[in-house]
Amino acid sequence: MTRVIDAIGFAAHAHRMQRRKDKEETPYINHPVALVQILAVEAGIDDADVLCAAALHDYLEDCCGEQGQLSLEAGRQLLHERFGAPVLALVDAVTDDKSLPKAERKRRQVEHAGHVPHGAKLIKLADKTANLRDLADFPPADWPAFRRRDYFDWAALVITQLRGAHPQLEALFDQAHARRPD
Ligand SMILES: Nc1nc2c(ncn2[C@@H]2O[C@H](COP(=O)(O)OP(=O)(O)O)[C@@H](OP(=O)(O)OP(=O)(O)O)[C@H]2O)c(=O)[nH]1
Repeated sequence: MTRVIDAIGFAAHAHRMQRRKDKEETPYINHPVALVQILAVEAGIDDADVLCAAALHDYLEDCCGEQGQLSLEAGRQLLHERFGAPVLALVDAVTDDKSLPKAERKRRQVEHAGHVPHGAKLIKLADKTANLRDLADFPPADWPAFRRRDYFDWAALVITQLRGAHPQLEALFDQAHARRPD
């Protein structure tokens, strides 16, 4: 439990200047915390490596590799030193290559989802569930219905690749997906 709290604190500091895309620009850290809550509270998962990696899942993607940030390699090294190799492996497995065009990143998520380690599948399930809930309840101001529908459809495609990984999390995803905009 101490490690998970440490990971949440680390992520809170790393994401402290970042905001979500909803119109109130809520703090970004709410999203990693939502993943930990879905996994631990709603799905009863108590694997500390998975919970730590969920808290840290956007660290490399959003807090490293740009000007004024640690390099990707330095960020990976920091995660390794502080949280260990299994946590780094899970974060790596859910990190997109931001140097690729968006369409290619989205395509690769679909292609890779079925082949990542089990813990990474759990994090993906929680990530997509949290994003669909946010899109239904607090959509980005500039996302018309078709863009929200596209995200729902793409998220469903990703999750189709890893079905069977965790039926309880899949049921939570399905409940969130049932709110796809008309
Ligand atoms: N629903 C929602 N998403 C938000 C919000 N703020 C930031 N995001 C992030 O935006 C991405 C979805 O927006 P897109 O337009 O599809 O992708 P983009 O950010 O790469 O352009 C998701 O990350 P991703 O890495 O592209 O996809 P994913 O792997 O996290 O699903 C999601 O985590 C918000 O308020 N609501």
